[in-house]
Amino acid sequence: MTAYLVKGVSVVGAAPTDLLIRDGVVAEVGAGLTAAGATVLDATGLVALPGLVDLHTHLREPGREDAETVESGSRAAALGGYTAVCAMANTSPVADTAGVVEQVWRLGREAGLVDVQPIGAVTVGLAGERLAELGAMADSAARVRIFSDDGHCVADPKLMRRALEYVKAFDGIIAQHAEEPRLTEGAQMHEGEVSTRLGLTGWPAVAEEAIIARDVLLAEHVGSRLHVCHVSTAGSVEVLRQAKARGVRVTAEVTPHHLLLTDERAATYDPVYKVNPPLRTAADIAALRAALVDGVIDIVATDHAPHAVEDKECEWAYARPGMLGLETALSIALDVLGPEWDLIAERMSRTPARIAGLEGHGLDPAPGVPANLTLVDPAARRVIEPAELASRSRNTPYARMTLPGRIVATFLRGEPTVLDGKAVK
Ligand SMILES: NC(=O)N[C@@H](CC(=O)O)C(=O)O
Repeated sequence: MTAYLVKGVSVVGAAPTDLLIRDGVVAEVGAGLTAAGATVLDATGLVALPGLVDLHTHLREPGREDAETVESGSRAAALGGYTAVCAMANTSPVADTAGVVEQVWRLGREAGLVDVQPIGAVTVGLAGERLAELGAMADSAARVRIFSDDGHCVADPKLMRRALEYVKAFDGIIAQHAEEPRLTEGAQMHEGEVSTRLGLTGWPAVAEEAIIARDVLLAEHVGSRLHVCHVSTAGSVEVLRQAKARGVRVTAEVTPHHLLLTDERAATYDPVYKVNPPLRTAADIAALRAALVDGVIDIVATDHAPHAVEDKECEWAYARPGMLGLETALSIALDVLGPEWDLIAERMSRTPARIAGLEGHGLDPAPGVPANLTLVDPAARRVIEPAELASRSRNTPYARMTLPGRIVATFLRGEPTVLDGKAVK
C-alpha cells in the first residue's frame, strides 16, 4: 500500500499543515512532516475535508444500467469528493428483500470507489400496501438501517406508524418522501405564479408540509426516528423547527438544486429542470438556506437521479423527474454557503455519516482516523460539461455553468480513488 504525504493542506479551513496517510489511516498530522518512500502531494491552497457522505443517491442498478450502475455512480461520487453513498431502493427489482440489498452492497464493494450503503424499501414493491422484510434487510450482510420508498410517499398513516415502530428494534430510520399523493395528482411543477402562467398542473407546497406534519407527530407518538428527504418549502422548515424544538427525533435533508434553482426554470420547458419535489420559489430557497445554516435542516443530500436520454429529452409532461447531483454538489454548496468549511463538513460529511451510522466516515483527519477524505481546490472554477461527467447520464441542470471549487483528490481508506481531479480506476 502506497503512503501519501499531503503537504501544506488546510484541514477544514485551519492553518496549513501536512498529513501522512499510511496503512489506510491518517498516520500523522503536523507541519514539516517527512516520510521515506511516501508519494508527496503538494496541497498548497487546498482544503482537506472528511470524505463527503450522501444519504440520498439513485444508482439505478439493478434494472436501469443504461442510466447508471453501481460502478459508474460510485465513480461519479468519488469525483464529487464522496467516500460513502446511500443507495435508494427504487431499482428494478425494488430493493425490498435481503437478496437485492445484498446484491447492491456487493456491487459497491466490487467497484471499490466509495462505500455503498443500500437503503431498503419500506413497502413491498414501493406499492404502499404492506411492509417489506425490514428485519431481514437489517440482518443481511448489507446491514440496512435506513428504509425509504423514495419516489413514492408512504401515504398510509397506519403503515407509516407500523414502519416507524418496527425499525425501533434496531435503531433504524424511516426516510420519507413527503408528498401527499392526492394533492399532487397530475402535477408537473411547483404550484404558484409560474405554473399559472405556463398552464401546468401544480404541486402545492402543502402536499409536502402536510405529510411532514403528520409524520413528525407519528414519530413523536411512537418515539422513533424519522428522516425527511429533499425538503423543499419554507413551510416545511417551520414544521421541522417546531418538531425539533419539542424534541422529536427527526432529521432533514435539502438538495443542492433546491438551494439554488427556482421554478422560473420551468418556463424554458427544458425537462432537465423537472424534478420531484419541484423547484420552488426564491422565498423557499432563502428559508432553506437559513435552515441549513441554523441546523433545522441537518444535511445536504444530492438526490442524484440519473435518467437515460429518452426519459429526459422529450416533452416536459412525459419526462421523468430527477437531476444529477454527485459531481456538482460541493461546488453548489460552496457557491451557496461560501467557504464555510466547518459548516460544509458538518452538513455534507459528519452529520450524514452519523445519521446513517457509517463507521469510519464523517471524521476529520486526525491521527489514527480512517483516511476517508477529500482535497478541494476552492480557488478553481470549472465549466460543467455534461459529456465530461462520469455518470452514465447527462441530466445535469448546471450544463455550461461556471461553478466554484474542484475536487483534486479523494481517498477511501488510504487509497486514492481520485488524483489530479481524475478517477484512478
Ligand atoms: N427526485 C426525483 O425527481 N426523482 C427520483 C425519485 C423521485 O421522484 O423522488 C428518481 O428516482 O428519479
